[in-house]
Amino acid sequence: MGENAAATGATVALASSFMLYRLYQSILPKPIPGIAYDEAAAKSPLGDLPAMLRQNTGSTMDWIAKRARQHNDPLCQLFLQPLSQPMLVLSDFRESQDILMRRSREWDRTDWSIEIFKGVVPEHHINLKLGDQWKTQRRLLQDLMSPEFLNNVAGPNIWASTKTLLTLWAEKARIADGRAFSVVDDIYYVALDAVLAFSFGTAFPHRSLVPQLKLLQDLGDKSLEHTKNENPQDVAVFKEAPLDETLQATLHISTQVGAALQNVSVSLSYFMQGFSSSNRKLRKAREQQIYNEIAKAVARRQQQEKGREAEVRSAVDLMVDRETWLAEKEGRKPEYFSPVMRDEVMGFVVAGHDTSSTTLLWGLKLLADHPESQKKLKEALLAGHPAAAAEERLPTAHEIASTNIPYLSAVIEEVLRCGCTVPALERQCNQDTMVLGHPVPKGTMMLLLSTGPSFNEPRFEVKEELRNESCRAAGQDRQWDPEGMDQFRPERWLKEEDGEIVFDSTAGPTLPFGLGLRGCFGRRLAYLELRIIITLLFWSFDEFMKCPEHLSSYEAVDEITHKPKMCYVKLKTKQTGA
Ligand code: HEM
Repeated sequence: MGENAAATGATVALASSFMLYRLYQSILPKPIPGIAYDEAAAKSPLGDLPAMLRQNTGSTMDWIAKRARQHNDPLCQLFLQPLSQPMLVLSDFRESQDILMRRSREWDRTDWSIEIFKGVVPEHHINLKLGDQWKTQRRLLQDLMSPEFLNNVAGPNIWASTKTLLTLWAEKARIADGRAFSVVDDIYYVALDAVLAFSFGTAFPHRSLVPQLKLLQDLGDKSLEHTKNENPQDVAVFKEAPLDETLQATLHISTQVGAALQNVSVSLSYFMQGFSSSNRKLRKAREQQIYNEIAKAVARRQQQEKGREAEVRSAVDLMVDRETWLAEKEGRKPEYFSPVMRDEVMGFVVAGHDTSSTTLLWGLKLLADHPESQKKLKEALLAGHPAAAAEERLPTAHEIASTNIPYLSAVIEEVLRCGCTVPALERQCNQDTMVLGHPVPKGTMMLLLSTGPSFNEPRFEVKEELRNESCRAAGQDRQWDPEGMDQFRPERWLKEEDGEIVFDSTAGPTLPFGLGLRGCFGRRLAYLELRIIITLLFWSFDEFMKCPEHLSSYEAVDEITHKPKMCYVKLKTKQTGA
């Protein structure tokens, strides 16, 4: 009896240990065979997460790119979500280009990115997989990238907003008296003011830069404060005017996304954010603002139908027109105040300022740290706008948009390549497929890096037969000279043609806007914003000088975009025509 009991006990213990072992095995990451991964991570139910949390300096994307580099393979896998499929990381421009351009029916937006953006703009088309609904929502926006809208509405508003920035910075530089000052907020404000004016019309009552300028002009030298830790000998810190709640509410979206990205679970982060009364208040404020602006646009349209004179059309006016037209075509009533309309408007405002502001911040840092490139840029601008130079005035928005200045285009492209506002594109496969010769199961998510090997480090050698058929059929693509790939050199985008220096947009690998059907919708607007703001800044100030090292870090933080943690400028101010 005693022996039997002991034997039964041992069997139960063995069976329990076996069950526990099986249970433990079942919660361990399941690597996709043949694709590189971290052995230690595969032995922990939390996969790569502990290492990521330990080593992450604020930018998850930087950590992922570093990890991919350590694997020294164009394709590796990470285990970032417990109990989920691994995430692939692809570091090869040619294969990425093929997936984005030629395999977009197979590789679409990821559930992960949808979870992120659903928390802030749930009905925006960025959250849809390709299909009829995605097409319908894109149609609502179709007039917003027309040359007419860009040149007559967006351009002049970007110009006007930048003009305020020039005055503000001239004043700040005078008071700073040779010291550097942070421009992160000012750059977000200049783009925000512009996008609000061309989205809602110039009558939109709130601006973010104007109150800053007014405060500075009212207080003069007293606008300096040193409540922060920076050394007053190096840095001038200015008092800031509070922003209207509707503006705060728009800027807050980026902070919300950043918090979700830094959390182990995106949905948990949004759930927690839902308990914050200030979050709820800001969300309500932005929804109310959009509702009001749509209502005004509907009223303007009705006036126009009654034969009164049409105003210059804002983005919301054009969307209301498009919704009216779509409703007529589909035999339904227009739904001007639907959640789709609300989130498409919100998405346009957010995308219209966040991405280009981040790119500009990288641009200011890179150009200040490369005085030779800055000098050439200034010379090219002066030579490109002889009338404005002779008349000692700023080039107009129209002149800037319509003048081909190869060096300016090259600077913009190089800022996009080196700044890396969006360091990776994300895709998820909706069927079993192959990547670089490896079988990949349906539902796998993949990050396609736009930094690292191929882009600013020598590319990996990949056997041609491992590539996808469509990639092989497209043939070899251009690559950068490995010498100095990691350096900021706008000249790489220039070539000689018939004795003239011209800009070559296909000079080498770059993916700042993604590609294919899911590529950036606002690319043309982004180029226009960058063109106008960079031209006016480098036209107006003598020099953006190099800042001391401790103010020049290139560390980044991930919010909607990959933002520099700091951006200071030190200005020489003799202004030309501002
Ligand atoms: C320098 C500025 C910008 C950069 C670097 C940028 C970059 C990107 C990137 C990398 C993507 C993902 C592409 C892909 O997955 O293949 C994207 C998507 C998108 N961008 Fe931009 N963008 C910029 C400006 C803008 C602007 C000004 C707008 C509109 C006002 C805009 C609207 C969008 C939209 C709606 C999508 C999602 C498209 C979809 O999922 O169907 N972007 N952008």
